[in-house]
Amino acid sequence: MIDTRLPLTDIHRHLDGNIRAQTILDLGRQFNLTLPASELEALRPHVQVMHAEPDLVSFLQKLDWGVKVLGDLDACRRIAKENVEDAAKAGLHYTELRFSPYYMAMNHKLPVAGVVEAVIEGIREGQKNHDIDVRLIGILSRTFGEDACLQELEGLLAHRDGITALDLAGDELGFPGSLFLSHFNRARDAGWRITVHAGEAAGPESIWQAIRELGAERIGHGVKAAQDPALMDFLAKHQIGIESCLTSNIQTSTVSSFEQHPLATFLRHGVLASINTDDPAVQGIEIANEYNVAAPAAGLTQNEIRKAQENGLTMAFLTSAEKQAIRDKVSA
Ligand SMILES: O=c1[nH]cnc2c1ncn2[C@@H]1O[C@H](CO)[C@@H](O)[C@H]1O
Ligand SMILES: [Zn+2]
Repeated sequence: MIDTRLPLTDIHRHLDGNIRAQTILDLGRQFNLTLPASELEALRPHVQVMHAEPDLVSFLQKLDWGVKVLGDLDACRRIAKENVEDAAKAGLHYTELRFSPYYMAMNHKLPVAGVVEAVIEGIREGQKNHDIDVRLIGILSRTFGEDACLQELEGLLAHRDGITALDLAGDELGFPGSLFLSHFNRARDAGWRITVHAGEAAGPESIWQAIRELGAERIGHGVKAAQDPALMDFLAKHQIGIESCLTSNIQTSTVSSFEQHPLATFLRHGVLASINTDDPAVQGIEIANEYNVAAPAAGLTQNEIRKAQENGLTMAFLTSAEKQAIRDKVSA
């Protein structure tokens, strides 16, 4: 259960993995694109995971229609604004929305820096009518290789003040973190915080690499850390946050059932771990489902669920004063 006296956060939420099915239909029509279906219910299985996919890469294909309909920068602005509306509607007080501007730009050859600007504007517009704090995390989509990620990094750096952190996402097995050392050096020089998807498809060595070589202060998923006792101790000692996404890990076949999920083990070991969605629209879930259904199924006690909720804000890429302001607002 969600503790309504505490701030509710989602700090691992892909904006471009959370495009409404209805918006995909609308934009498809607007740009005269042929979609796999012309009605909402028929489209759903093409844009939403209905059963667990065999692996991460198959899961990620479900995000593709969402970005194929981004025919211009206004479309990018629209989906960013709708993401803020949907996050507020889900009851979130604070969210970090992450997005891959190259992935959003590539189908219609949009300017990458223009996509970044449009997303920043869309978030600002959404926040005019909704009382929710939002920060943006730029993603380098490793799936498209080092050169594409360099373009992506430069597009993000063109608007560096609107971006809080850098992440690496996509095909972890095909494109190891070691390919992106120079990208992350530049991100740290720009003053950005760092989080990296690691230990989802690949093993604990990928998490060590993200921390030691890319400078990750937080890890997305980090499921495979449970296989390495020295890493578990290191995560706890250095308070490296683990952004857990329970349903996502089932749908990518990273874990075989909620009972097998390591989140409870992380918390019992003193690792700073939180509950998050990942790609809510693609997964067909929202944050409440993760607290009310997935977390109990993963064996967390009510106290552990509350601890994970607190950890969400502790892990946030905010100053202590900003965190306290959110706590005060919610408890008032
Ligand atoms: O669960 C995930 N693991 C790894 N990469 C992901 C996940 N969900 C989305 N993306 C990746 O993030 C970018 C869009 O924001 C895309 O590269 C997409 O493949
Ligand atoms: Zn993710």
